[in-house]
Amino acid sequence: MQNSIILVGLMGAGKSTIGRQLARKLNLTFYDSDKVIEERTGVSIPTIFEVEGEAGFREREEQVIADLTTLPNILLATGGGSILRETNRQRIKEAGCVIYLKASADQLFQRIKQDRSRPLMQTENPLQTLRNLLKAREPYYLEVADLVVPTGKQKVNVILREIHTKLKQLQDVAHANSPS
Ligand SMILES: Nc1ncnc2c1ncn2[C@@H]1O[C@H](COP(=O)(O)OP(=O)(O)OP(=O)(O)O)[C@@H](O)[C@H]1O
Ligand SMILES: O=C(O)C1=C[C@@H](O)[C@@H](O)[C@H](O)C1
Ligand SMILES: [Mg+2]
Repeated sequence: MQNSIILVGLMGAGKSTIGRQLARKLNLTFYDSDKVIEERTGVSIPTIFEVEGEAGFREREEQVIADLTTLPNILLATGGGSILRETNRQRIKEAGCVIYLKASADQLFQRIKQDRSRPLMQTENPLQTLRNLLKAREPYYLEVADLVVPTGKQKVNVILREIHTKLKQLQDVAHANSPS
């Protein structure tokens, strides 16, 4: 569905926080793929990782992304690793305007270091883990993105305004290029 907005980015980039508020502002229905996975299974993401491993989680994530990307007029906050699968990237790109919320590993670490709900961060050196994940995944975030918005330093309100302005500019360009 071409009229949806999809947020991608690493853990802590603000996909869930920004997504919920942006959806309200743009009158889109908000979905968070991580939350949908938890609702469908009835257990938390750490429990899914514990029982089924990351591979099991990724299978569930692919199914949820496939289902949600068929819905019209939604704002989808995706899980940080959803772009790892080519099928997900394809579906995400086809669903609408993709926004990469970008921040450095150090900025992300400051935000999520106290939170134990992210299984991939339960390592001896979570900052280094984040650096490695960012290096491995950024090419995919950039591959799918129509817009890149820095979120590491700005407050949520400022980020929301910036996204709004950039979306308007994209719309204006699309109108200017469409045959009248
Ligand atoms: N612009 C911001 N400035 C300061 N703190 C922020 C900002 N955006 C989000 N946060 C905080 O950072 C934490 C992570 O944000 P959030 O859960 O929205 O990230 P996420 O991208 O959805 O992560 P995940 O991929 O793990 O679901 C939250 O505690 C949130 O309040
Ligand atoms: O970056 C990741 O791979 C993940 C991010 C979270 O949104 C969850 O989807 C899960 O914790 C895995
Ligand atoms: Mg989230």
